[in-house]
Amino acid sequence: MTTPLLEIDNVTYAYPNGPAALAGVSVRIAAGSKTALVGPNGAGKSTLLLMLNGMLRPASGTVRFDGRPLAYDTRSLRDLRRRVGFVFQNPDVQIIAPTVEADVAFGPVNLGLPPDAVRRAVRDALGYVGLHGYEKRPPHHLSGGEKKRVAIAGILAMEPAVLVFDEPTNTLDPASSEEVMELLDELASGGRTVLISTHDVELAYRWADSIILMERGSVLARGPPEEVFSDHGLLAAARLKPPALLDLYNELDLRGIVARGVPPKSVLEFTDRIERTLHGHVPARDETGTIYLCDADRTGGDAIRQLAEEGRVDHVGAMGTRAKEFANRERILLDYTYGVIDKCILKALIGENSLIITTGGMLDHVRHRIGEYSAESGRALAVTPVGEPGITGRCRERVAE
Ligand SMILES: Nc1ncnc2c1ncn2[C@@H]1O[C@H](COP(=O)(O)OP(=O)(O)OP(=O)(O)O)[C@@H](O)[C@H]1O
Repeated sequence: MTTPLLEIDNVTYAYPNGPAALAGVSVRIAAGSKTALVGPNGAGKSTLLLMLNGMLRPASGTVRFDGRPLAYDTRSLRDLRRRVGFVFQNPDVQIIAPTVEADVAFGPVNLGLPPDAVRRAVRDALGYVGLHGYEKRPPHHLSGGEKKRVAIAGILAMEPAVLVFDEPTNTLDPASSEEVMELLDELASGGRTVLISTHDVELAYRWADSIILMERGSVLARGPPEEVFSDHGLLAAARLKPPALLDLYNELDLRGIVARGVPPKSVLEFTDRIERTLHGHVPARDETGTIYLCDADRTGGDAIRQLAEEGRVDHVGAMGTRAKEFANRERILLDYTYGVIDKCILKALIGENSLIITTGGMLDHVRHRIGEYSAESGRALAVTPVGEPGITGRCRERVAE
């Protein structure tokens, strides 16, 4: 590993009148990584995360940020917290102001930014989490998912390099959880370092590129998810179950039923692996479906309704909050609200057409992901832009031949 951005070196900690919450923990976090701290209740995950921005101070051992040991005077802590943002498990702990706008502005105002810069920071952060239009609303009347987004916006407004999320999906419904995880992905792909704590192994397996497995205040293992989660002994010691997809893959691998390789992380990767095993290669199909792509910021609902009326679209998915708001406004029924790209690729592979509605940089992300899949699998998938000026639904754009 190159020089870690965050380093915890042999840290111990005990709460007053409590047993050891951290019993000599050493952990290194690389810049730009997506790390999940995984472990059962009481393993010490939150305690470890609270060390990272100085909210707790180790009884012994050292925490370093960017190569320097943390200092715990007020000024140093303020500087640190600007660079290492912390999103609490329960947003009610974090939200303090009477309106969404005032709450998100709290950090930038405290940093002493001039009013113009505060306004810009609030607008950008709310836009990022898809809460434009919520500025004047009282946060305590929002849904759990919306409150979580307000809390995230409040941290984003300070533009930290590291984002720490304690149990980011706790209490959220499955769709809201996936949306928050997609947001975390977006933040990581923008170059931020993201750490989460969770006991959801399925989520950690899919999302993280590095796992730190904890139990009783100690680190049991660290490494790539497919390695850590393939060790049943370790998981049992941490009172966890392996992720279903990986467990199934490992069982098929042991029986020699599926071609070896890096374990799959999604249904799409798994089905491809099985096809390769069955046929020796990914079979070419005469007819693949089309994936239509629509920019919700530049398209009216009519173009989409036209596609549906002409029977050209079998499934519709939306990525990102702005796109979902657009679909809601235009009364477009959504089949997919998360994992949208992979689901549409799976449908295209069996000859069905889908439409992905999204906005901004996500449009390029969709083209890139589908192009990448086409190149890897050798199956050319067509992406057809919809509704952009001068482009009709029939104008095809080949992303890979
Ligand atoms: N404020 C506190 N006061 C006293 N003991 C605490 C406090 N917070 C945590 N502990 C104890 O410290 C240990 C580690 O707790 P921690 O919250 O870090 O675990 P965790 O892995 O985050 O658990 P969970 O998944 O339940 O959030 C536990 O034994 C817990 O009871």
